Order: sequence, then structure tokens, then C-alpha cells
Amino acid sequence: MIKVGIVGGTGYTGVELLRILVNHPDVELSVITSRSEEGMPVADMFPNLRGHTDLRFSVPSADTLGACDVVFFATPHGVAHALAQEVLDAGARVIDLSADFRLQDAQEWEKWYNQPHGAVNLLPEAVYGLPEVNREQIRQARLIAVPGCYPTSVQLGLLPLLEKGLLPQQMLIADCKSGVSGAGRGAKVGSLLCESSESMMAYGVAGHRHLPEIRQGLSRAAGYAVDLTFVPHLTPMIRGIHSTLYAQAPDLKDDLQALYEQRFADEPFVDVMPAGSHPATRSVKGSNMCRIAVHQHAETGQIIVLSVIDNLVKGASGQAVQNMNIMFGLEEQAGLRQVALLP
Ligand SMILES: NC(=O)C1=CN([C@@H]2O[C@H](COP(=O)(O)OP(=O)(O)OC[C@H]3O[C@@H](n4cnc5c(N)ncnc54)[C@H](OP(=O)(O)O)[C@@H]3O)[C@@H](O)[C@H]2O)C=CC1
Ligand SMILES: CC(=O)N[C@@H](CCC(=O)OP(=O)(O)O)C(=O)O
Repeated sequence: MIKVGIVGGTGYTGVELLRILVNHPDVELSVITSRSEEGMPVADMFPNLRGHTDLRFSVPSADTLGACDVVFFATPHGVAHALAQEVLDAGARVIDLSADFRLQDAQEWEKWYNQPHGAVNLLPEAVYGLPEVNREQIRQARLIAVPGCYPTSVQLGLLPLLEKGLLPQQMLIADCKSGVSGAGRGAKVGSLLCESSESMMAYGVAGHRHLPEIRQGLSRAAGYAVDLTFVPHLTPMIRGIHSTLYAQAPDLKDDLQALYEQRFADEPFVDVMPAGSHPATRSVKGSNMCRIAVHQHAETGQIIVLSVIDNLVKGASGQAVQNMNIMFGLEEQAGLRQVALLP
């Protein structure tokens, strides 16, 4: 059994990791941390876990975490910078759900996250944990940077076009909608029911911190510097990301449906829908699946890709477990076979 530790067990991604891992056939949960809830039984805070774990929250310590085989960081930015080296030195592997190791350029990270980068020395070995792109590097990795939620849905939706060099050097548009759980479990006025229900709004139009991450991933896939317009929106749902992606390819001769089906044919967590489909976020709610539909306007040639994920699963904790499965040579779908909840 793989001994697992989780730093930050009281946030939404932490409890989502627990929901997945208590049913994982190869995992023994060993440590779950919270500084504010030290000593409290995990199942007292999260009654959905009653009967599944007897663990209590403990304070993070390099000794207990280092004794695990793998440690997940489900913490705000900067926490993994401070602790990852000690945990790695003790022999555990690290899977970080925050953005601490996602950008390869430390100065770029400091600009977008508005704080000093606390672990520049670890950047060369950090692997960007998007299995559909980096599966071989993930197998060998000690340190994984789990992609952000918006970047996961946007990259999976555009990769087939960019990898094939089908898009001329031009602006792409990613028009993305997120559920409110994407803002985390911490109390914020914008997350209140009265503020977020029956209403919808764009935010971060001038620049969102997922923009450099998306640009980095798309540029790697294309082999040239890709730019895009990225506009996130907050929508009145709890879970889910819906990305509508716009691209132009005037000289395109390829059958786009076939291109997407072939690109993801061997991917257990990407479902290319039949031509003409409109995937709904509820078709992936609670599951690790990304569903994609590709459309092309018959008259204008405009390409429109629709990509949906659950922000807490494929956009965070599910993808983190998928990475763990690959790192430890387990079946990639182990613990991740949840079918989406309908309605
Ligand atoms: N919500 C989402 O959809 C997604 C979130 N993410 C990322 O995942 C990470 C976790 O997000 P989320 O689950 O929303 O929770 P929060 O960002 O609210 O993190 C809360 C957890 O981190 C712990 N924590 C906070 N500060 C520290 C510290 N200095 N040292 C140790 N532990 C600390 C808290 O426990 P305590 O203070 O009691 O110790 C708590 O358990 C974030 O980086 C977020 O950006 C990524 C993709 C999607
Ligand atoms: C709806 C909402 O607020 N979403 C968050 C993104 C989710 C997230 O936590 O992303 P990181 O892991 O990169 O921090 C936001 O826009 O900041």
C-alpha cells in the first residue's frame, strides 16, 4: 500500500482528495494536516467521510510527512515552496495542487503571484502534471505541479490543433466559466449565496494568473510563442468549468472530428463527443473526465471547441491522483472510476 499524506485537509481540494483516496485500492491514508483544526477527527468536519477514515487532523511536520510515500499539497500558493524540499529530502514524493511549481520561469511566477518564489532550486525537476502531454516524465518524477483548473480545460481543448501546427500564428480566444467552488472554501463575500447565485460575471479580464500557465503549455505544444485572450467568468453553479475556445485556421483541410478522436483515442479521461455535441458541465460533475466537442462553422470556417471538466476533479484532486497512479506504476484509472452525478 502507498502511504499518503495530505497538507491542507480542510479546503475543497483537500476533502476532494480524501473522497477519492478513501476508495483507492492501493492507498493507505496516513497523515492529514490542518493547523487550525489540530486534533479534530476528519469525519467530524466532513460527515461524508464517516465510516471511511479514523484520522484526525494534525499540524504539518516534516517528520510525519517525510515518512509517507507521497505527499499532496492542497494549500495556498507559497506553502509547498516552504515545505517541499524537506519532504523530498526525507524520501517522499510530492504532488502539489497549488501553482507553486507550474511556471518554469520564476520571475514570471513572481510577477503573477506577487510574492518571491521560494524554491527556485526545485524548478528544474518539477514536472507539469498534465498526463495527456507529459505521461513519460510523470512516471520518473519526484515533484509534480498539478495544472490549474482553467488551464486543464483550455489546453486539452486546443492541443490537437496546436500539436499538428494547424493554427497560424494568431490570437486564440478562451471564454471560460467556472463554478464557485473554484474560489476555494475560505469565506469571501463573492462566494456568498446572495452574491453568486442568479448572476454571472467576468473577472480578471486585464490579466488572470492562469494566463501565463496556459500560454506556457500551448507554446510548448505548438513550438512557437502562442498568445491568447483568456476571460474567466464566475457562474451560479458549485462545480464545473465550461471553456468555449475560438480559433481560425483558414487553410485547414483536416477532418477535425477525426483529428480529435485520434489524438485522445488512448486517453482514459478525455472523451471526444460525437460531431455536433454540446457537452454540459453536469456530464462530468464528480468525475475525472474532460468532455470535448469540436465544431467548425460551414461558412466562416471558425473553429469552436467546447471543453468541460469538474474543477475539483480533473481540474485539481482527480488529476492529482491520476498523477500519483502514473508515478507509482498503478492502473491509471485506479480510484477514479466515478461516473458523473445526474442531475
Ligand atoms: N478550488 C479549486 O477548484 C482549485 C484549487 N486549486 C488550488 O489548490 C490549492 C488548495 O485550494 P483549496 O482547496 O481551495 O483550499 P485553500 O486554498 O483554502 O487551502 C486551505 C488549506 O490549506 C491549509 N493551509 C493554509 N495555509 C497553510 C500553511 N501556511 N501551511 C500549511 N497548511 C496551510 C489550510 O489549513 P490550516 O490553515 O488549518 O492549516 C487548509 O486546509 C490552492 O493552491 C488552490 O489555488 C487548484 C485547482 C482548482
Ligand atoms: C472561480 C475562481 O475563483 N477560480 C479561481 C481559479 C481556481 C484556482 O484555485 O486556481 P489555482 O490553483 O491556480 O489557484 C480563480 O480564478 O482564482
